[in-house]
Amino acid sequence: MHNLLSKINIIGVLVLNKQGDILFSNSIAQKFSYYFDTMIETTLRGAQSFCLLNYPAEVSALFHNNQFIVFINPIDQLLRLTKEKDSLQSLRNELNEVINSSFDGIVISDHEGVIIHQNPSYEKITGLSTKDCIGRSLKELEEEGVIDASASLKALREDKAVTIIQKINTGATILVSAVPIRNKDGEIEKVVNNVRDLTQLNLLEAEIKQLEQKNKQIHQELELLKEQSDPKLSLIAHSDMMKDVLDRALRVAQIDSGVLIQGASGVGKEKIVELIHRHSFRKDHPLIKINCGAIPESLLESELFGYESGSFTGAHKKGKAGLFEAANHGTIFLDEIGEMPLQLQVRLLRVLQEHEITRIGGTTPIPVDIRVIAATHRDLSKMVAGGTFREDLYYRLNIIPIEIPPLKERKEDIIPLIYHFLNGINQRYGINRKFSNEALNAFINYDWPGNVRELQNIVERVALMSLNPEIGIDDLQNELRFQDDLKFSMKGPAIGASAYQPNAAPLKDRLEAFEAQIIKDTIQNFPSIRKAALAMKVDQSTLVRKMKKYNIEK
Ligand SMILES: Nc1ncnc2c1ncn2[C@@H]1O[C@H](COP(=O)(O)OP(=O)(O)OP(=O)(O)O)[C@@H](O)[C@H]1O
Repeated sequence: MHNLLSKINIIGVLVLNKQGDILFSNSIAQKFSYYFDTMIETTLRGAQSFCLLNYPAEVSALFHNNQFIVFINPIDQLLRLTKEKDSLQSLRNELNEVINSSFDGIVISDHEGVIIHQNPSYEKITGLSTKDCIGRSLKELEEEGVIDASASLKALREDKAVTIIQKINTGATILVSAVPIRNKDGEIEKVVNNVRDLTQLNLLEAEIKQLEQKNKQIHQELELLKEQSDPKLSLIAHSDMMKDVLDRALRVAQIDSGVLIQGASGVGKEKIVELIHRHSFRKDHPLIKINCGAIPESLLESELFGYESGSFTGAHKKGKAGLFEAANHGTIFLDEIGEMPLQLQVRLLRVLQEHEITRIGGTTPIPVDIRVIAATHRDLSKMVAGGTFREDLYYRLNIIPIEIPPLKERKEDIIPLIYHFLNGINQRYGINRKFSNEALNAFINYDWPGNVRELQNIVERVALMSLNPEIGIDDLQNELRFQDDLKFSMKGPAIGASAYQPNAAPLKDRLEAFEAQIIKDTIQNFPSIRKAALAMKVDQSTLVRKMKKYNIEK
């Protein structure tokens, strides 16, 4: 027995006979030999457990086989163990607090995939209550379809940390990172899962996207307001139709694709092209405009593509760069694209597809980086059907179509346009003209076959010609040369109501006949078409096109 007792080395052991003689003491007990007399005396008196004043140990005694066995537990060791136990407990509490207050969800499973801990965030994120999960096997939860896959089980299977996206039958989607915790032998004891709410992330992402969209919209609206309020840019758009056009143009400006602008003469096609260019990333490079209908076929090709030296009679000695080259990095505006000859359409298509041109008489292709915006007042789809416009080119140009409605279909723009042009004239000439209500009525009720250009010309002309500060209906009647012929009554009811009584002949035919007459009369009085166009305040290209249309020769 003493042999056995001598093996005890964490606690002191003393064996006494009934008389108090020491029969055995181990090495730890001997450290307390100084106190033996008091210990023996107290033990013989029958005390079973005692800790006397100044004792550095706790003593307990038992009587067995006529012997007293006294255990001496050194107090410092006791204190140390108690302290360790306390600090372990507080560490455990702290850890629990950290886990439980974490914003991320935390789930701990044991080495068999049974959930042993789950923090409140996990419940909040997933909607799975703690009481329903603790003690549950993840395998079962998988089988029941509560979760589609378990990260803990995957980590246990693969013996390493893993991250998965998990779907929960409550509708939540979470990102789970499972990290195995190993014992000193390297075996997995637990798996700690860190859980992030992807539903929230997804929602946030969607919210950010929405905000970005709103931002873009506000930005576009601001641009729109700027366009309308800046007198230098001066693009008037009060009608919903025109606001839509502007909105579309501003959006299209951000994309570097082909744009086809359709609309009658004078509706503002060129203005829209300028707007697109001004808002595109090409804005610091040239915007080159060319009217395909105003340049003779023979010249159009060399204007666009340029030529090498000596390629034809009259060609410049050194050769010449064409407009495609001049517009490099910028925008080229091909107005009246419907007038482009078929053979040139083929060459244009090649430029759009291959981004390079070859000068007339040249062999080396020259790379060009340009955006092509085309415009026409003709129905290109009909031309395609009739075989006068190439279908492939049509689709290439018409990636984004913008249609500008005629002025008569957006009457809300008429008064703002009148004031816009009138203010310009008043400022330029230091005058202060205004229109009477009757005159404004007449403007509103007029059909504007020449669209905004015609309105601009008439406003400027009557403002300059009128002798009175207030421009009345009479001033208008003198200036609107169509009126007598069409027998329109300018004096009409309130703004918005019909003021005219057209005769039976089709309006379009009569207007065209009149327009042809005006052009004929005017060009006879001027030495050149350019000067006649200046006097009529129309682009030279428009005048040439109209002369062609009405078969008028100078
Ligand atoms: N919305 C607008 N706001 C201010 N001015 C405008 C507007 N629309 C057109 N204009 C003016 O009207 C005139 C004709 O416009 P523009 O040259 O852009 O028309 P277009 O459709 O290109 O004509 P065409 O087909 O005959 O070349 C220009 O002086 C232009 O400044």
